[in-house]
Formats: sequence, C-alpha cells, structure tokens
Amino acid sequence: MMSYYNLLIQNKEKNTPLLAVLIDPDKMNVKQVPAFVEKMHKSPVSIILVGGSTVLKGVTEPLVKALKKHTQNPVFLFPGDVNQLTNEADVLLFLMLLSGRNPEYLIGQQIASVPFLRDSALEVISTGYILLDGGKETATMKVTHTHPLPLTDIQLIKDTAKAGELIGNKLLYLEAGSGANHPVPSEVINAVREEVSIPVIVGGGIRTEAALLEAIKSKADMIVIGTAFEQDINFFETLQNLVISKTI
Ligand SMILES: CC(C)=CCC/C(C)=C/CC/C(C)=C/CC/C(C)=C/COP(=O)(O)OP(=O)(O)O
Ligand SMILES: O=P(O)(O)OC[C@@H](O)CO
Ligand SMILES: [Mg+2]
Repeated sequence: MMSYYNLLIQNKEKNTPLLAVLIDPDKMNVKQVPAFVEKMHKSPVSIILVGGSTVLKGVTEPLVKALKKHTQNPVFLFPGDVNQLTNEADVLLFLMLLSGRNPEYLIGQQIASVPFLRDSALEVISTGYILLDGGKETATMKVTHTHPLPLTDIQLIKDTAKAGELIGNKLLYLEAGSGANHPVPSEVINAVREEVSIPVIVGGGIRTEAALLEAIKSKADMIVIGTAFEQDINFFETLQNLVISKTI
C-alpha cells in the first residue's frame, strides 16, 4: 500500500486541499463516535486528526479504536505529548515546535517517544509546527511556554518554514491556535507555500465558510478544523459545495 505521505504529495500536485477534522480526546467520548462519523461521511472531510495540548493518559487509544471501527478514513495522531501515542492510528505527525525555543518540544518529547516508536507500525511524518499569532493566548502557548511568531514578520515566518524543510521536516503545520480569534492570513499561507516545496497544513480559528474559502484560495494543502465541529456538529453541512479533495 502506498504511504499516506505519498498520497499527500500526490494530492499537492492537484492544487486542491484536503480537509481534516481535529478531535480532542478530552472533548469526545467513544459513545459520540458513531453519530459524528455518520455526519463526517456525508461531508468532504477525509482525514481525522486526533490530539490535544493536554490530554489525560489512556483516553486517546479507546477513542481512536472506536473511530477506526466506524470509518475507513485515516487517523493521524497530532499529539501534544508522548502520552497520546497509540498504535491504533495510521499516522503520527511527529511534531517539532519550530516557532518556540523550548527544548522539551524541539527534541525532549521526540526522544521520550522512541521506546514506543521502536516497535510501532505507525507511519511517522516529521512535521515542523509553527505557532502564529491568532489574537489570543492558546492552550498550546500555555503548555509549551512559548510565544507565537508575529504576523508582521513575514520574513521570519518564511525563514522558520525554510529552516524546517532544510532540517528535514516533511510537512509544515501553520497554527493560529485552537479557537484562535483570527485564522492564519492568506498572505502568510501564500508566502510559506512559495518558500517551501513540502505540503503545508493550516489550522486554527477556521469556523466560517468565508475563512475556509480563504484557506482554499491560498492553496493550503490540508485544512484542519476542530472547534467549529466541537461547537456544532452541523458545521459539516456547510462544507458540501467547497472545492476540496474528497479522498486520500
Ligand atoms: C513527538 C511527540 C510524541 C509529541 C510532539 C510534542 C510536540 C512537539 C508538541 C507541539 C506543541 C503542542 C503542545 C501541540 C499541541 C497540538 C494540538 C493537538 C493542539 C490542539 O489544541 P487543543 O488542545 O485543542 O486546545 P484547546 O484545548 O484550547 O482547544
Ligand atoms: O480548533 P480550531 O480553531 O479549529 O483549530 C484546529 C487546530 O489547528 C488546532 O490545533
Ligand atoms: Mg481544541
């Protein structure tokens, strides 16, 4: 079978983004999974990200197991820490927090995950994670004790993204922060996309059709929505007519 990373690369060539839902295991229990998946299957969402900045140990695995029981869509772990690892998922976004200067999130958590990953079949994808100012203090900032990059310094954002690519990151995630007041602006997405050749994921604060259209127009390779679905499961219905790649 082809790797999910190769599918992401293939999709990039189509210039149409993939749409992912982010599920925070602290906010969804296994009983809610069937109804959620049913709605998702009627929408263009093709990837499920699972993770949170603070998740209790032991809750991620049963949730992923329940998801895999009800859907064929791939589950990508998007973990805030090593306790969120489970072999029930398909892919691990192996994050390094490029925007911060906290060694625990640059290399500490990555080393701590090796005893688990050594015997794991998860597809591990090195992902440079860049926090950008989304207009409010987010959980990720608090947990990592780091500041996001200011939107006024596009050159710094581009240089950070390029450094990630040169280090060997295979994906970049531009993050305005869960529940951000404003999503990553299209100028920033465009600037990064011109700077690097690896796929670019964008998320944080996308909760309207207009914001989604903006991210699509900027040619983000994958768009992630979490809070909008947490607040209203019917948000799936607003996605019907968007130009989005429906399969991965
Ligand atoms: C390599 C391993 C095992 C883990 C990576 C550890 C790193 C570098 C994490 C990056 C920093 C971090 C804490 C990212 C969290 C990403 C995430 C899942 C954000 C979603 O945030 P929510 O937890 O939904 O925030 P709210 O609770 O405020 O909605
Ligand atoms: O919850 P929202 O604001 O949609 O953000 C999704 C994701 O980028 C958070 O890490
Ligand atoms: Mg959240």
